[in-house]
Parts: sequence; structure tokens; C-alpha cells
Amino acid sequence: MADVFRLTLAQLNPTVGDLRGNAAKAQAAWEQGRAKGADLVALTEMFITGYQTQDLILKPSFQQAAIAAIHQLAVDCADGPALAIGGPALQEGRLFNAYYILHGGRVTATVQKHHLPNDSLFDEKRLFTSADVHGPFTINGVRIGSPICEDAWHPDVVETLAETGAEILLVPNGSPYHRGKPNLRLNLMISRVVETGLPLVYLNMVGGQDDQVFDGSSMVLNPGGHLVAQLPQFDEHVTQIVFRRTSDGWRADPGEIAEIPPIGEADYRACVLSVADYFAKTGFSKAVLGLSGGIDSAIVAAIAADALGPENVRCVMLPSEFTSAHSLEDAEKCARALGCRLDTVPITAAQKAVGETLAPLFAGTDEGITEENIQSRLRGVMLMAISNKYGEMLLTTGNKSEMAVGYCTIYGDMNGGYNPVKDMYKTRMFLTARWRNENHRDWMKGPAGEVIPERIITKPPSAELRPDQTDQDSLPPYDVLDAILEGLVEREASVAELVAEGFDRDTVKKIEHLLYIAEYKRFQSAPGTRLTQKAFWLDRRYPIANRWRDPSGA
Ligand SMILES: Nc1ncnc2c1ncn2[C@@H]1O[C@H](COP(=O)(O)OP(=O)(O)OC[C@H]2O[C@@H]([n+]3cccc(C(=O)O)c3)[C@H](O)[C@@H]2O)[C@@H](O)[C@H]1O
Ligand SMILES: Nc1ncnc2c1ncn2[C@@H]1O[C@H](COP(=O)(O)OP(=O)(O)OP(=O)(O)O)[C@@H](O)[C@H]1O
Ligand SMILES: NC(=O)CC[C@H](N)C(=O)O
Repeated sequence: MADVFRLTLAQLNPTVGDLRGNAAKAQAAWEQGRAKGADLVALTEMFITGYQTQDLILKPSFQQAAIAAIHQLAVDCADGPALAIGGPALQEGRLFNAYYILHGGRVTATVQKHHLPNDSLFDEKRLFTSADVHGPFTINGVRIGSPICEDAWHPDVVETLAETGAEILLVPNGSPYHRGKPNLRLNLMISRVVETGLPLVYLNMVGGQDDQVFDGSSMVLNPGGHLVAQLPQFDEHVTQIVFRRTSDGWRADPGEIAEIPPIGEADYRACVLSVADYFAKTGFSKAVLGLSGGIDSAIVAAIAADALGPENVRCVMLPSEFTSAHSLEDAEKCARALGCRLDTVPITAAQKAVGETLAPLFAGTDEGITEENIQSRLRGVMLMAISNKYGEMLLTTGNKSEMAVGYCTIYGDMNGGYNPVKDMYKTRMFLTARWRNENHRDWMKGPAGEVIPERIITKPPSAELRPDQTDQDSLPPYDVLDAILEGLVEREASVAELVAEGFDRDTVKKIEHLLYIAEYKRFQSAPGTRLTQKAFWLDRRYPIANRWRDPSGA
């Protein structure tokens, strides 16, 4: 009976649909494990397909190709350690989210997921059948219990595994980031360890997938809930954990403890990683964006420079007659500090031409929001033309406060393929700008220093679509707006509750109304990085045609 068990953990970044690429990554990790004498090399939930696949996994040809790729991997990884990898399984026409154990050239065991997450951004009940609770599998004489992700968020699967003889728990995950998630997972996993008295390995994937960012942060806990290894957040990482048999069961040797960054840094990293992976996984390497001299576009430019490299980011200043001299200066200073190219494309001539073209139709009407929005739409036309011409994907810059109340022009500044700040409230945008100016990390491709000029952070936000306009002409101050939105969106609070918390009734009712009537804009908006548990798109799915207005605040 062996007294040592070597487990190689592969915290890697798969790509949805890239079966060949994902299999190659798995095999490379297995080879690393073999070189270090591993008994088992472990990958994450649904690694072969990438995660989340959404309805792609319902396509029979994709299911069959994924299962065939796993069987091929068993053959390719025959001569060495066992390999554990997530993928789909089919039984009597039913589809399962499974974890395969490959050893000696064949599949020696499969484990299937029991608890299918079906809340927030998960729809697994739509995709998979819930399996019966299973027992452990054995590798080189050691019984391993593998609850798959959500299975470890509840006590029952783990309890069954302990009762049926599991000696070590290995949890493969596809667990997406939201603010504060590593701590939430740590507390849940400590509960599982305390309930069972077993050591537990929590193994999560990394990488961006559309709106979602998987943040790794894999960890190993010994009985008592002691953290003995912590893998980094957001980085790919392969490491080996050595377990030793003791009179009291298996114990992991202490390993590396990576630092989990605080929330502000983690949010920024999530934005950067999501842009890098969205571009890489959709086949783009270059970005374009409108740089206005305001804070939103400055932060998006910094995120893009950090994700893609400043040389791959084109900033475009598109001044109109209302663009102030300080906006021109600030945009220029920001692009220079970031090391990005800046082009200047005035929209005045195009604006005049559109005005003249529409003049007969608009004769006798007052100038107003229509003319303001034409400027925004002309910028959208120019930016998409540059995108088409040079193959640079357009980034759009609307923060969560603007997206919530519709303070953005549809088919105008909302144009774009991806929005890294879609889930970041305006009050956090200011903190993010300051944080980026004061910090630099080795994962940032952009330069260190004050990349967002101080004046951009301190001046009053303005859309500059008419003379002397500021955002506060149309909206309450951002600290008030964001606090109300935090209530209405993140907490689903009623109007009466917010009034009881001290907010002005009329203001709350106005924001509630704007929130509901802007649903159509969000429905047509670009995907963007998910940072909270109430991101617009999958976490919060509201109807577009909606007459509900909360009577509790009347
Ligand atoms: N339920 C619904 N389903 C489908 N479409 C609907 C709709 N309700 C209105 N619409 C359509 O939407 C149009 C109104 O939306 P939209 O055209 O966006 O125009 P709107 O929302 O009226 O105006 C844009 C707002 O964004 C502000 N803003 C802030 C910051 C920057 C920028 C910028 O552009 O740089 C703009 C600007 O000051 C203004 O308050 C209607 O004319 C109608 O065609
Ligand atoms: N003069 C401009 N040149 C280039 N892009 C512009 C210009 N004005 C607006 N845009 C684009 O439209 C977006 C929306 O404008 P908005 O005024 O809301 O944002 P901002 O200027 O970046 O930030 P803030 O509102 O805080 O000043 C900008 O982020 C930018 O991408
Ligand atoms: N893939 C899963 O089962 C993940 C579910 C779990 N609630 C998480 O977010 O981590």
C-alpha cells in the first residue's frame, strides 16, 4: 500500500469548442505530471469542451466529438499517470456533466454531476440530466471522491463520498468570478472538510468566456480546514501536491500560497483578462475606441492597452463643435501616457451634411436630443468604418450606471463588440482609475505611471453633446445614483425600502422608471465583463415590454 500520492493540478484556460486545442493542453499537463512522477493529473470541469458551452453541448455531433476526444486522450496518455478530465457523457440518450478518469489507455471511471446549478448565469438543468449521487474511484490504491463544482456547494454528495470510503476529495470546477468569490468558495470548502474530516482539493479553470471570467484560485485544504496550498487567481498554473498517509488519514504537504489580490485589483484583472481572451478566442488582436477625454473611455483604453499591448490599441478623438479644449488635451495626454496611437477625426463636416440632409424633414422642429444623438451616431459610423478597414474590434465604454439608466445612445456610443466596464458602476470607475495610476503589475502590457491624467478623474463628467452639458443635468449625483441602483439592481429592493433608507422618493421612482425603460438598450448592447452577481445579461433577465412600477413607493 503506497504511503505517498502525487497529484498534479492543472489550472488551465480552455477554449469553448476547441476540442483539439483543449486536448493538447491536457496532454501537455499530463506530460508535466508524468515527469514529476504523478499518480494522477487533474483538469477542471468540462475541460475538453471548454466552459460554459451553453446550447452548443446540445448538438449531437459536438457531444460525440467531445467524447471521442476524451477516448483518444486516454490512448495518447496511456503510459504514465492517470488523467482526470471533465467532459460530456451520454447514457441511454441522456446527457451528463461528467468527470472522466483515464488510465492505462482506457476510461476507468466516470463520475457524473448531481447538483446542476440553475441560477444566476447557470442553466444546467436545460442542458444536463442530474445523476444519482456516486461513490469514489480508485487510483493506485487511493480512493478519490470527486463532487463536480456545484456538488461541493451542498453537503450531501460529499457526505455520501465520505461514507462510501473516499480518502481525498478532488473537486473539479468551472466557477466564474464575481467580486468576493474566492472567500465564498473558501468558506464553503472549509465546511465540506469539517463535515467529512477529509483533505480537499479545489481545482478551478481560468480564462474569459464571453461575459464570464474564470479566476482559478484553486486551493488545497487539510482536515481542520487548514489552507496548505493556494494557486494564483487568474493565471494558468500547473503544480504538484504531495499527499502522505498518516495514522489519521491523508495529509497534503504544505505547498505554495499565492496571494489573492484585493477586490479592486481583482476586478481590474478580470476586465483585462476578459478583453484579452475575448479577442484571442474570437480571432482579433487589435482594438479601436473613441477616446473623448472623459474617464470611461480612458479606463477602457487602459484596460485594452494592458490586455492587448498599447501598440494594438487605436484611440480616436472625434471632436465636434462642443468638444472642449481640455477634452482634446486630456485625450492626447492619456493616449501618450498609455503609448497608444491617437487619430483625430472631426465629425463637424459630417454633422453639417446630416443636418442639411434632414433639414427639409425637420423644418419647424426644435433642436434637441435628436441632434445630440446624431453626433454620437456619427462617431459610431466613423469608428465602425475604422474597425472594418483595419480589422480592429471596437470597444464600447458604457459603465454600469449608464447602462442601467440608458444614459447612452443606441447605435451611437453603444456601438461596439465588447464592453469591459459594463458591470462597473461609475463610482467604482473613479476608484479604478486611481488604482491603475498608482499600481503596476507584471500581467499588464501597458506602461506604469499616471496613464489616466488627473484632470480626467476630477473634472465633472460630460457627454459634450451640447454646450456646457454635464451628466448631472440629467442624472442625480453619481454617489446617489449608484446607491439607488445598488438597491434596485443588486438587492432587488422595493421603492419603499429605499425611501425608508433615506432616499428621496421622486428620485428613486425616476431611477426605477429609467431602469425599466432602458431594458431594450441593454438587450441590444455588447457583451461585457461580469464582475457582480447581478450583471446585465444572464444574472438579471428582465422583460423589455414591462408596465410594472413599484406601487410601494407611491
Ligand atoms: N422599448 C423600446 N424598444 C425599442 N426601441 C425603443 C424603445 N424605446 C425607445 N426606443 C428607441 O430608442 C430611441 C431612443 O434612444 P436613443 O436614440 O439612444 O436616445 P435617448 O435615450 O433619448 O438619448 C440618449 C441619451 O444618452 C445620453 N448620453 C450620455 C452620455 C453619452 C452619450 C453619447 O451618445 O455619447 C449619450 C444623452 O445625453 C441622452 O440623454 C427612440 O427614438 C426609439 O427609436
Ligand atoms: N469627442 C469624442 N471623441 C471620441 N469619442 C467620443 C467623443 N465623445 C464621446 N465619445 C465616445 O462616446 C463614449 C460616451 O461618451 P461619454 O461622455 O459618456 O463618456 P466619456 O467621455 O468617456 O466619460 P465621461 O462621461 O465620464 O466624460 C465615450 O466613452 C467615447 O468612447
Ligand atoms: N459549474 C458549477 O457547477 C459552478 C457552480 C457554483 N455555484 C459556482 O459558481 O462556483
